[in-house]
Amino acid sequence: MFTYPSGGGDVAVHVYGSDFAAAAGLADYVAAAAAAAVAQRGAFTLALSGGSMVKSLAGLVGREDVDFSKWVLYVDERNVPLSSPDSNHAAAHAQLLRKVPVPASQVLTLKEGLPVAQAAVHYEGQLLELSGSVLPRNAAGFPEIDCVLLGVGPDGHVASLFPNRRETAATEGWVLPVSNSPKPPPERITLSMPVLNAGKNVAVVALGQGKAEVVQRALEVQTLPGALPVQLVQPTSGKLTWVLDEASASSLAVADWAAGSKKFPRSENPPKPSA
Ligand SMILES: O=C1O[C@H](COP(=O)(O)O)[C@@H](O)[C@H](O)[C@H]1O
Repeated sequence: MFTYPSGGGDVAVHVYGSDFAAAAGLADYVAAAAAAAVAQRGAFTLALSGGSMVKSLAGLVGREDVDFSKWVLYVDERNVPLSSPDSNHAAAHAQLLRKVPVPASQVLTLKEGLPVAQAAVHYEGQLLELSGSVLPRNAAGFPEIDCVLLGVGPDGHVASLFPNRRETAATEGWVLPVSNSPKPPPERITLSMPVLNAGKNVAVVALGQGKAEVVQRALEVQTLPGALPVQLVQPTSGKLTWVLDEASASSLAVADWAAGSKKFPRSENPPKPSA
């Protein structure tokens, strides 16, 4: 593990030797956040994005030290039927939810068939209903989700907050509608940046060579605000962690810092794969 400075404070960056090791590390990270939240409030709230990130959730399957019955989940959504191959909810279900005992009633689900603005209002309503002990709010009134797991697109988008878009700069609202998304499908609903940043444990998960360029730009290049939405992920009082593998970290200057050996400063105690 090493740290990078960022606008909002230091970022803890973990570089794992494989996607398998990264999934195990991510599972430990989520399990620790869940245990702390359940001990404190009897509930654990988790926000998931979609795309390739959900594959990294595999390490959670079969964890007997995790009380999945206390989980409440939100999924970054594309406004498509839940049966669509584009549905992030379907992907989360296939990779994790059908394999762990999270009660279906505790997975907030997009209401199918609504215009995107109404779908966002409906989804936000589900979050608002949980306000209180399950979902406390911060001083600014935003929900403090225990753990926010974000992928990042090659253009730097997180959740469905794309570069140089009004939604990305929004300072109000919990769940926002997105129309004309630059990446298909065009209609989505997304947690807002203030909600992502109200998270207690926020992780950006980027694995594989295809993410190397955006990882390098995000961590080492100063861009204009909004040009690379992932750079706006700066938790207000929570902790920010990046989960990388050697391929996605391969363009970082830190690769050279390791005495030119191209060896990465990995986690000192790499987590063991779960059974
Ligand atoms: O469309 C989306 O893409 C991003 C990144 O996906 P990836 O497949 O390039 O890793 C994802 O994080 C986001 O939640 C999703 O809606």
